Amino acid sequence: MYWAFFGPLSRIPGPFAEKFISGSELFFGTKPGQRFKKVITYHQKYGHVVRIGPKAISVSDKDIIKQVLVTEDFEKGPSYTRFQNGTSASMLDTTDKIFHKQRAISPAFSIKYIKSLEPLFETVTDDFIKRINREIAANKQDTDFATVDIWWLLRCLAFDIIGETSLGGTFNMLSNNDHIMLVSVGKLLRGIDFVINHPWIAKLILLRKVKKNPDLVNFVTNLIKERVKNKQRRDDIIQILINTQQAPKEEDRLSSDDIVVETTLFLVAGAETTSNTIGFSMIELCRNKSALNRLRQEIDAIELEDGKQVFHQCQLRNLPYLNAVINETMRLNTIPSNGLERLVTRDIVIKGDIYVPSGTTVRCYTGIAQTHPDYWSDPMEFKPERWLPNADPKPDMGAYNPFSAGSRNCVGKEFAMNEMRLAISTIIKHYDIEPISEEMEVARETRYFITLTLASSSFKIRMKHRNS
Ligand code: HEM
Repeated sequence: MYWAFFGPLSRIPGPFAEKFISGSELFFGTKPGQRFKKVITYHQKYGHVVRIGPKAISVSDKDIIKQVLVTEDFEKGPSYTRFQNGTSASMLDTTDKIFHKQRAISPAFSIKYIKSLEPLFETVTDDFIKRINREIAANKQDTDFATVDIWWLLRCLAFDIIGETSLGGTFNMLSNNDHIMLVSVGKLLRGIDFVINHPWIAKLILLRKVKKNPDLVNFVTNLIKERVKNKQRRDDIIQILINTQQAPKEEDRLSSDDIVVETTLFLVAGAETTSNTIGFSMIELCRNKSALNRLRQEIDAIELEDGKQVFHQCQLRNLPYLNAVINETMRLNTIPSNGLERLVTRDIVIKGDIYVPSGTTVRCYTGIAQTHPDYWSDPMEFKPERWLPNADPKPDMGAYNPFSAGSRNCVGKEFAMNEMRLAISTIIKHYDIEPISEEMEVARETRYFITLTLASSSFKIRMKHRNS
């Protein structure tokens, strides 16, 4: 009662029920994966700073987001600890700054190391082309166009890339269409979402953290055992983690449990985040034919190396329109759409006169800032041109944080950008794509299960080989 009516947050506007229970609207039927939509409506009603719990606020003002994520660089909020489904915390879900700094995993994400993974990316992208070709051959209609579920194929691509680069070998999702890891990660993400968004139900059923997924744990544990037993070495990310076991300092060594936790994290943080963003770029390009044509012109102007089907990263890295399409896709389709949670650990004042006491959790709704008319003209329109070097006005980078900001920003950014450039350029170079009107309608329904996704988990387009 004190916190609801008299506490220091009582001046901050917000829905009445949320003064008492965070997420109280979920009692009244907000469907799983849709809490973020509710919070967006709160911001539309109450402005950039909204109270969303007895000791919780949500912010969409770019200066406050910067203050919380970068200047104060507050630790991650308590929701992240509910991700922890192993015996130890991982780099993603730890709230402990010292532990986070000491993680020996950073070399796996250095630009130099990611560059060395290029041949592995290429092998899997070749499989991606083969799979699309098989789909087209099997479903071809009179016009040479075939209906292809690109959302699903991109998921297979992303899982196989993580398998190949991080976990000792592809999961062969592109050839077999099935792997226990994909199902397990899907369950894990939905479990985490439930525990985070229904803390009161989770408490009632004594489910404080999402349960360990035995399939995931067994898969990775066996992989590590095999590597260590057979003294096999492979130039991939799990090898970097296994190598830490020989580190001179004890605190730099990762136990087998730690490695299981960190590698599971790659699947949670690295697969659907990237595949869904590429999927959203396909949706945006299907909606915006002129952008599709302009991108095609740019891609067509570069030559594939003789005998190769995919481009080298160095050919793609600086393509202005390709990067603009990716940036604009991420601006409109925010993967962390439920906001980035931080715990205020010392009293602060935001926006000059709003007092926020230590102990408050702050959700930085970067997705709202990325589409707010205060910062963007035609904020809901897909306009890659706003990212081109000669754009006027220049994009407001303070209001654009698709990979977060501060010390806990995304370590996989370079990895993700490489994968997105490669997949999009490959599709555009080799195939004609066309929208299917019913699918464009279905694609409007989104959900958030730790990653923004489509409610249908599927998006079909018409594809045909450009040579046909
Ligand atoms: C388009 C694709 C991606 C997007 C939009 C994305 C977004 C994000 C965001 C917003 C965060 C920060 C969360 C926070 O501040 O609370 C994050 C953290 C992280 N991401 Fe990504 N990510 C992507 C791809 C990847 C990939 C491919 C990997 C790994 C292979 C990865 C690994 C991680 C890890 C390990 C963290 C935790 C970093 C830390 O806490 O220090 N991400 N990501």
